[in-house]
Amino acid sequence: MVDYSVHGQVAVLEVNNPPVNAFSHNVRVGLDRSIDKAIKDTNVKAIVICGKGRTFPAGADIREFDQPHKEPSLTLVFEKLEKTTKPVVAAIHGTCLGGGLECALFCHYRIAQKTARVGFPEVQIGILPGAAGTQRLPRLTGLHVAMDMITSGRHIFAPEALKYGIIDEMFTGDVINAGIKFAKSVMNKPLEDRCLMNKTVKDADQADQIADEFMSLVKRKYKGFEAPIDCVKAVKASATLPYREGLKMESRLMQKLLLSGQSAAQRYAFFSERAVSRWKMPGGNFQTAKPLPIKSTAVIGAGTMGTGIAVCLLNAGYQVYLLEQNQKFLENGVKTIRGIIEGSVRLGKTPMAVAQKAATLLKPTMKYEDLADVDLVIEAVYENLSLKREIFSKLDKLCKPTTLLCSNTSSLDIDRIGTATKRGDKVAGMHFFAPAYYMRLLENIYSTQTSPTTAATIMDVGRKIGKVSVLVKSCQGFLANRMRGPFAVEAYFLLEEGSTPQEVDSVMENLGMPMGPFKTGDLSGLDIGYKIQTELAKSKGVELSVDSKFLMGERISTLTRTMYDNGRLGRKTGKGWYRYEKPGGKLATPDEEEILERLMYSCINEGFKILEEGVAATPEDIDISWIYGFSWPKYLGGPMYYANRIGLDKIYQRICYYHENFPYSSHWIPSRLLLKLSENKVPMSQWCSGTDSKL
Ligand SMILES: CCCCCCC/C=C/C(=O)SCCNC(=O)CCNC(=O)[C@H](O)C(C)(C)COP(=O)(O)OP(=O)(O)OC[C@H]1O[C@@H](n2cnc3c(N)ncnc32)[C@H](O)[C@@H]1OP(=O)(O)O
Repeated sequence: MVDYSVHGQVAVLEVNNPPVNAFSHNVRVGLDRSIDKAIKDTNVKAIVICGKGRTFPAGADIREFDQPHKEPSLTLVFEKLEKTTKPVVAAIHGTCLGGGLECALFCHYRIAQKTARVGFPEVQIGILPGAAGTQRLPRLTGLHVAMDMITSGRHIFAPEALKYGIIDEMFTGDVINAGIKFAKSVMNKPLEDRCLMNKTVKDADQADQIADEFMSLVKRKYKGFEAPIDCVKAVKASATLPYREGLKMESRLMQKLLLSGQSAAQRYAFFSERAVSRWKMPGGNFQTAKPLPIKSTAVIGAGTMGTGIAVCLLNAGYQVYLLEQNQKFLENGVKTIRGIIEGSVRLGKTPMAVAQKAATLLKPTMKYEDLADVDLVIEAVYENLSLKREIFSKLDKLCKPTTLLCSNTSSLDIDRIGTATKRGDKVAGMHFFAPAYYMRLLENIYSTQTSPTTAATIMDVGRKIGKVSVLVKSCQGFLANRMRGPFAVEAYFLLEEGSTPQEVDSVMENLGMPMGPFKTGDLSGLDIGYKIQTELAKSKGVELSVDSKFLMGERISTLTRTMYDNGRLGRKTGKGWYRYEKPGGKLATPDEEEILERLMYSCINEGFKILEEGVAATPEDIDISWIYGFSWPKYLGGPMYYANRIGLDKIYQRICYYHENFPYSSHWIPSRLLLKLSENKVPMSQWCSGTDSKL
């Protein structure tokens, strides 16, 4: 578990526990013995710790967290490193994470390969760096950097680690040689100043302010998660408590988190994310099927999904032909792609070099013939089976025989798409989630014809573009949307039964989901649900009407169609269940303007009809009835007065607009009196019984 060797006066302790050299119980025992041995050996004047194979230890062995703890603990072993009078050097390559980084922080020196990464990802499995990491990192970097790294769990590359003082030097080439060389150079130097426990936190005087800043950040960004909050508390303790007291605090919080249901669930998610890559399907699995090489790709359709998919492929270095049927759509698509990539560069998420390369890899086109030689096509047009079949049949005829043809459909049967071609074995679904460049999931779908090689290839592409890919068999809605179906439908039924979108969304958001079903619907586009419903009906030979409440005996919601008919398609039209600041906007607010207009202008229209018919003699009669009958606020003067303040011409125009959109509601038929007054710009003084001074 730990290979021990002596090179001249330097002992090298090489952790050997593939695949990631995790600190399992056996490794802890092995390391403990090796440290004792090196300390006792009088010929040894310095010690190097490193990892064998691909990496420096990537942390404690997470699989052991569910088992009873066995001594020695990591902290107990690591403390021996700091206490020894022989300099200890951590020679880092690969990923030095969690307990691995804690080990390095107990060493007197740290050197790292330029490509190495360091970090404390514990927060992502619901715990904190519990082997003194929360107390030692701030003593090196200060509170701000430590808070950021520990609460986010992000990995940083060696150059950034060097900037923060986490490592002392970068090296290239062989790890052991570099470690030995460095160890020799520090062999006789004093060590007191190299022991972190003796140091103070440099920005300790700002502890309250920094902790408050991070506390509000993590509460907002990681709403519902316990670990980030405890990370802030523990890191703050490094500045406010003596070292040993800080350790006790860290240990208390760690024990609490370890026992919490959240950590167990997050650890389950960690292993599940890896388990899904071990896919299987009839006739093959991840071990037996080999992926085909993919270099060039094509995306058909430059809408929201198509452009998002293109961004994923471009960022991963694939050539992408982006095909649209008209020049304007194509230009808009290219603009969107550039915008997404530039935005990502600005946020520091995409390196400039990647963005520059992506620009050269994008090939916008309107000609199907340009796709003849690509290795993979992903079709992302709207959900219409006939259209998709037509496209696949065309692609089948013109693409080279080895090209894989995939659809980004979110629900249509892959078998029925595949039968439009003579290469059903090379047809599959690649269902991205909106926004495709951001959401991690990729649902890969095989039909009864899809070959394991095709499955292996799309799973491989998924991995290379940074997605978590799940392989599923084709069925109505596949996995995600099939399960999401009842969720979305029940949300609509709740509305029909009296709930509001905000109420429903907030219940799910309070549970921890970043968005409730209505905000999500607005993001994906409400036309999708409508088209799925229509396609489903069509496939069953049923014609749906505006007031259909059942499909094949199943309750359906009329709201799907209502939203579609009213052009409320979500963010892309600037309005859906919520109002957005502009088409494509992100800021969801209840559509107050429309609510107010529809409630008030319909009444005002009725008021003018009441005046027109002489039911009431004056607007004052109407306004007083509202003030005393319906508690209308006096400061608004009554609905007719309010109408006049807004302007009768505006009111009239909006009433005409709603009349056009809701022709079956007679209360929207515009009042003739209102038309006359607004056309002639008659001041209220002339159509009420009072005087100008009243106005
Ligand atoms: C009970 C008291 C304990 C006190 C502990 C004290 C404080 C210390 C805490 C910790 O150190 S917690 C662990 C912190 N480290 C991590 O969270 C790292 C997690 N791993 C990764 O991020 C990645 O695996 C990697 C290291 C970046 C490598 O990524 P890569 O994509 O190359 O490989 P993977 O497919 O992810 O992993 C390969 C294989 O290894 C398993 N594995 C990875 N890390 C661990 C680990 N820390 N413990 C156990 N197993 C680990 C991973 O699950 C894969 O195996 P399979 O699941 O595919 O069988």
